[in-house]
Amino acid sequence: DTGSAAAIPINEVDIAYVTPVTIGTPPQTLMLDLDTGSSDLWVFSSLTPSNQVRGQEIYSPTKSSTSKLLSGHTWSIRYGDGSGSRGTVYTDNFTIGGLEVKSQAVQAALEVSSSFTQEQSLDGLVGLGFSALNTVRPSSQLTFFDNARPNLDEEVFTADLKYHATGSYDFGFIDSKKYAGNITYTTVQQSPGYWTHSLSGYSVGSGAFQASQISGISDTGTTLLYLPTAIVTAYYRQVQGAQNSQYYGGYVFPCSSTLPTFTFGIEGARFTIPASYINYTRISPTSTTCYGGLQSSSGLGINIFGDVALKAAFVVFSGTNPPRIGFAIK
Ligand SMILES: CC(C)(C)S(=O)(=O)N[C@@H](Cc1ccccc1)C(=O)N[C@@H](Cc1c[nH]c[nH+]1)C(=O)N[C@@H](CC1CCCCC1)C(O)(O)C(F)(F)C(=O)NCCN1CCOCC1
Repeated sequence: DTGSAAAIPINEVDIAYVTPVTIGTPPQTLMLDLDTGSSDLWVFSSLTPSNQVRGQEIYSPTKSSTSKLLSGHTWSIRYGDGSGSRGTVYTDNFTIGGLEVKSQAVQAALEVSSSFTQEQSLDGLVGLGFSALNTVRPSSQLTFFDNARPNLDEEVFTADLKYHATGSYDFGFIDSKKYAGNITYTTVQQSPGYWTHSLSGYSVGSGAFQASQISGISDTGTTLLYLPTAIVTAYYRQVQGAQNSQYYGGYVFPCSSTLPTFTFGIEGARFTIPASYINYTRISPTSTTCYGGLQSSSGLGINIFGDVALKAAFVVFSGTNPPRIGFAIK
């Protein structure tokens, strides 16, 4: 089997991407954020208190003839940005882009934090990390990818995220029309459950490539690129008027500044992030100060290769043994 679905930016600065999925019988369509940085599939539901729902689509298990309560099971998750949710668990038919998994664990929210309530374009998440990170107890559940794997033509899914445009997620095949040249693979350490791998180095603008192993996670659910402070300061040293603002919690600069590109290495291959991707957003709609798409990871305890980096490539998440991640120019 295979599947292919759109990855649609939810706002004008690509803060996140959502993908249409269907749950249940008859199918209920929700827009979910496919997130390789977590492994819970959870949705706004008919069980979510109405004062916590503001425009999101909800999953109603009672309206689905194929839903089954996974009795006695609960879940609770906290994300890096402090947001979180918790609830109960059903199994039901679940499809992404024509690829169906019967009796997928669908985690129905009984409570969501305020930042989820405020994000009306996001109806929940599809965790595509390793199933070890799933928070359902007493027995953890498998991700959509782990459930689909035995039936996939190829044990892969790919991410083709785009800058200010709709991209795609494919399951079970690698679409050669979506990239140029070769795919460069590197090994993934799947503990503790992220797509963890190393960059082979970096360069700023036309500067020399600095070879160094930089370990981090490729995370479609994180907006920006978070790297070690030394690299980030080297980058913003090239930006007129840049400063690391305590107030804004990161590097800001005059929106009119010229930004250099940023290149990262995967093994012997090189991927260049255009300056426009790093000129992330104005700090407020009328401000002339802009917030960078490259920020320091020092507060996170882990380097995160988020959407700012991933949208500069065609990325293959390979569930082979050992797992691998591949990058190609597009
Ligand atoms: C633009 C920005 C200022 C950087 S943002 O913070 O607003 N962007 C958020 C994403 C977002 C999109 C839309 C609306 C609101 C928030 C962002 O990038 N947050 C990141 C990481 C972060 C930390 N600090 C600063 N940023 C995050 O938490 N990403 C998680 C998915 C998010 C959660 C909020 C909703 C959108 C999806 C994540 O799953 O990718 C994660 F890996 F970071 C994470 O937290 N994974 C949870 C891992 N646990 C480990 C223990 O077992 C359970 C799972």
